[in-house]
Amino acid sequence: MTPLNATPEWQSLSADRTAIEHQSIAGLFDQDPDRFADFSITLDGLLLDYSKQPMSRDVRERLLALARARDVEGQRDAMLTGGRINRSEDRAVLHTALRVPAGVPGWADASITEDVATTRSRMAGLARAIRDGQRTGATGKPIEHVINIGIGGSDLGPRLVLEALAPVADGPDVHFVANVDGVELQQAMAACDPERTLVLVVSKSFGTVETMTNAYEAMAWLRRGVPADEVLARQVLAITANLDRVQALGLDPELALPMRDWVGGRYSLWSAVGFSIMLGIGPAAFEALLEGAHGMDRHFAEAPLEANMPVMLGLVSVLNATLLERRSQAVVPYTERLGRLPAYLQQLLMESNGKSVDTDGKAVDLPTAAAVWGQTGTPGQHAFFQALHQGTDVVPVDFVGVARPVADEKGDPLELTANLFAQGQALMEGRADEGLSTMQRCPGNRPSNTLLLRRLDARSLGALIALYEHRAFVEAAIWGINAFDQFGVELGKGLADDLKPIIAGGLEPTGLDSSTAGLIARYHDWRG
Ligand SMILES: O=P(O)(O)OC[C@H]1O[C@H](O)[C@H](O)[C@@H](O)[C@@H]1O
Repeated sequence: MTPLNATPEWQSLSADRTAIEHQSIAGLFDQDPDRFADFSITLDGLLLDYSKQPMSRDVRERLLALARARDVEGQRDAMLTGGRINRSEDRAVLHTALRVPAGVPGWADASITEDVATTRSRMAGLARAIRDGQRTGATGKPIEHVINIGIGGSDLGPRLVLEALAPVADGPDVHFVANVDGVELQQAMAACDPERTLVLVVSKSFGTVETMTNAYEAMAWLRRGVPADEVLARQVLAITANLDRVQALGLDPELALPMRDWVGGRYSLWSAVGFSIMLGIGPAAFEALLEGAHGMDRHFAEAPLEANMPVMLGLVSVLNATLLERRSQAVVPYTERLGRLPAYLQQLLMESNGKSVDTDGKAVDLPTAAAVWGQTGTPGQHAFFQALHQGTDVVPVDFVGVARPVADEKGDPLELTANLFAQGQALMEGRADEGLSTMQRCPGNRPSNTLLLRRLDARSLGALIALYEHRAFVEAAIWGINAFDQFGVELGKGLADDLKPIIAGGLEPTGLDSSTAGLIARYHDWRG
């Protein structure tokens, strides 16, 4: 693949970098009263307004030319039709196949569609039986609690969705346990009656140490609390792509819900990994989540580039992160229901695209994924917005707002929405009135996108998440990197394994740097 900065399309943008950086965004609105209409895209109940970006029509044309030169469409089609685009692991990338509605032909081949349908109907059958009390715990009591043990992609997606849709959750309550520090697990066990609890052990690899450690602990708790031999078979469900390891945990692989190797962990909430979602909100609402995502997939596959929401969101990101070298981006959802979105997007965007070599293994000479961070508005306004308005770094913001909540909720939508819209306006316009001191002035000309959902329901949430998945894809296609591996994560895991015997005290700390050795010594000292 040609390095990005060797392409004429990139060089043309790069030559105008300073002009683009200093382009007055407000000035673009003055020149074009219809800018909002031209620089926004609506799909069903989801609106992307990217008009508050330093992007004239000409710059947009040049970014679209870049997308064509990088063959974003060809790369997209290769993904959708099951090409082995994850080259470093020689795998297809088919999370989109997981959300093709039953009976609708997908892009992938028939055996995959059939496999997806089989697992989905097994999940739905089991979820219904549990939700209506026919499938009980080992002592005949109905399942009222679920403990979902998983981490990273086996945790964040289901957690995000169930927090967002909590007002319509009518199934067993779901507790999420990710960290190995024991805190979440203790809290979950304290809140649940073991005889009425189903434990989900969710791990694509079934080898992740945090998940396995917590699973052993939860299984011991079940054995202690449930006087029945069948307890593990009835009340622990493995969800994994590695059925061979299920037996090693003492569980029956026949009962497990399968995942496939063509689903990346951070793209897996649509698979059996989303079983906790199905238990919480029911199979019909889970289906609506998939439908919303599928609608976005179709749009991504079919809409012309200039009207294609994920493509434009990806191009905005490349403009900010790579051309203008804005190395962080904030995500600010204006509802507590989406409070998990920044954490979810940290994994999706940073684990996918935090790479510095291309698909040929050569160094990428331009910056790739920016750091993603954020928290909900309005609380974030009272924390970090000062730096957004007056700090030395320009941090592009994605505002996410909701016109109607997931269910009738109290609160003050007028106050919330006024703040949401005012922040984007303030970042763009700044403040330099006569008589203000330099300390009081805000430079303005700071970019933001606004994503507005008509309603926070399963369908639009599915579309929103799929939109960001495809944004990651578009960025990676332009940068020329593989968004679907994550070898960097392995390094720390390996070193942790090496340190364990030293910290446990059996092995001499030879050959360690003085910081690591010093930390271990102080830890021993303070732990007593
Ligand atoms: O689902 P698992 O195999 O347990 O993996 C859980 C998570 O851990 C890994 O370290 C990866 O970086 C993530 O992509 C993955 O989602």
